[in-house]
Amino acid sequence: MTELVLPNDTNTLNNLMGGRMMHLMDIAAAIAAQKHSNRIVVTASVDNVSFRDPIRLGNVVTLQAQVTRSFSSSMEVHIDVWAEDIPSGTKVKTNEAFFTFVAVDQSGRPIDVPEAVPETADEIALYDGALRRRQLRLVLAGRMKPIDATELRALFEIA
Ligand SMILES: CC(=O)SCCNC(=O)CCNC(=O)[C@H](O)C(C)(C)COP(=O)(O)OP(=O)(O)OC[C@H]1O[C@@H](n2cnc3c(N)ncnc32)[C@H](O)[C@@H]1OP(=O)(O)O
Repeated sequence: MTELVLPNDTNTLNNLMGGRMMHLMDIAAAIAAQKHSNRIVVTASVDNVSFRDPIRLGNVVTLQAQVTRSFSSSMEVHIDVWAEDIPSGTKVKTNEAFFTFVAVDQSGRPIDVPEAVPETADEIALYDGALRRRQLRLVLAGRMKPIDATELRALFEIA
């Protein structure tokens, strides 16, 4: 997804507002989840979003989102954001995050989604880490007991 940063999107320093950025990320990531599942999807959670570099007025923002792994009804989506200054030709990665979407039926009830099959080495690395990240976010959301987060515990070699 590509967007041009216009005056209405910026703060008084002429940088893209963080909330506007997150709005764009939510939409790009939701489209990826929707395409994967062919369902209506809702945002269930957003992992740490950091703002490395400001995105300037007039920059072209490119958002690239892909489903890394699906579980039952939920999908983890990884998203990269780049800011491009057209006259100078510079393009820098400014943001990265993981979103979780849940596919729902017309009544808003979670519904199963197809498996995501990784192909490239990068996709396999993201797929392999997804279970650990899922456990971390479910523990943080109070939806999983730390004792049950086996993948996460293995990372810290907690017996
Ligand atoms: C694109 C948008 O902006 S949509 C608007 C913003 N989002 C919303 O309004 C969503 C509001 N929330 C909801 O509707 C519900 O909480 C739902 C659909 C996300 C989950 O409903 P629940 O009744 O809790 O369903 P349930 O317990 O069966 O969980 C369903 C899935 O959601 C996942 N889930 C629920 N909460 C979280 C969370 N905080 N983080 C990650 N995953 C979560 C569960 O792990 C489960 O995944 P799985 O089926 O792959 O194992």
